Amino acid sequence: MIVTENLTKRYGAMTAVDDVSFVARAGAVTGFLGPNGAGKSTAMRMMTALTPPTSGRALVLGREYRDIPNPGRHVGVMLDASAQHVGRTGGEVLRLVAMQLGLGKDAVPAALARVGLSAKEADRRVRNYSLGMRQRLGLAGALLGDPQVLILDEPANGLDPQGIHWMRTLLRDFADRGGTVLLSSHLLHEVEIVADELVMIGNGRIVAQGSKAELLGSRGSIARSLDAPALAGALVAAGFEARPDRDAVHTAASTDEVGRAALASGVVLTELRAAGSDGLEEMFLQLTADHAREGDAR
Ligand SMILES: Nc1ncnc2c1ncn2[C@@H]1O[C@H](COP(=O)(O)OP(=O)(O)OP(=O)(O)O)[C@@H](O)[C@H]1O
Repeated sequence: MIVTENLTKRYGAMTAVDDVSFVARAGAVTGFLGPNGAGKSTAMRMMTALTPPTSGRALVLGREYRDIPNPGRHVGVMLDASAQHVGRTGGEVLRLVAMQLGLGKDAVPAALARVGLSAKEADRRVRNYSLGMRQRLGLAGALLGDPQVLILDEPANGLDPQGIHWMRTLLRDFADRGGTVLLSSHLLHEVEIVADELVMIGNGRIVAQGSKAELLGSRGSIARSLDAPALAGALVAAGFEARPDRDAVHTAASTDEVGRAALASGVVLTELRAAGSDGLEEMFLQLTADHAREGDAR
C-alpha cells in the first residue's frame, strides 16, 4: 500500500505538488493521471525518497521509502526508462541491479523473460534499444527484486499497441496477486482499461479521485438532438447540469431523466446514451484544462 498525506513540494514560489493525499491499496492498480507538468513525477520522486517533500509525507508499505531496508526487494520503481546507462548492455544493467539487491544469478534471466526481452537483446547496448525496449528493461529492473509494490512513471511511453496490451496484462496480474501498482500517465485511455482506482491531478492538486466505477458511474449521459440548446435548457430548468456542444448535450442527468426532459419539452432526440468512458474523458479534459500549464490544455 502507498499512502500520501498532504504531500507538498515547492520550488521557490512555484508549488509543483500541492497537498496531495491519497491511498493506493494493495490488490489494485491505481492510475495517477494528469497533463504534462501536473506534478506526477515530482510526487513519485517524493514517494521514492529522491526528492524531499516541503511538507507532508509518503508511506510505502507503512514506512517512508528511505526507512525500508533494501527497498528494491519490496518496491519496484521505474521513473525514467531513458535514464539507463547507454554504454551498458541490458543484461549488464540488470546484473548490476541484481548485485545491489543481493539476488542470485537466476534473477536476471527470469526478469528478462517476464518482460519479453530475449537473451540476444539483453546482449545489446542500451544505446541501441528503442524506447519500448528501454521501458521493458526498466520494468525488468523494477520487477527484479520480486517487490510487493510497483511505482511506474509513464511506463507505456514508447510501447506499441501490443506492448501496451502486454504491460496491462502484467500489471493486472501483479495486482491480482495482491501487489500494489501506482502508474502515472497523461493519457486517460492508457490507464482507464487497467486501473481500478484513479487519482487525477492538475497543477499539483488532486482534482478528482475514486474508483473507476464511481467516476464512470457518476457522469451522466450524452444526448444528441435536433435542438441541443433547447434540450440543455430543459435539463437545466429541471435542475440538472447540462452543456450543449454542437448537436450534443453533456449532462449529469441519467438517460431516463434526459428522455423525460426531451419528451416534456418536445425536443427530438437523435441519440441518447450513458456517458461511460466518454464521460470520464470529458471530466478528465475539463478538470485538467483549468489546471493544465499554458498550451497543455489538450
Ligand atoms: N527541480 C525542479 N525545480 C524547479 N521546478 C521543478 C523541478 N522539478 C519539477 N519542477 C516543476 O514542477 C512542475 C511539475 O513537474 P512534474 O515533472 O512533476 O510534472 P509531471 O506531471 O510529471 O509532468 P510530465 O507528464 O510532463 O512529466 C513542473 O512545472 C516542473 O517544471
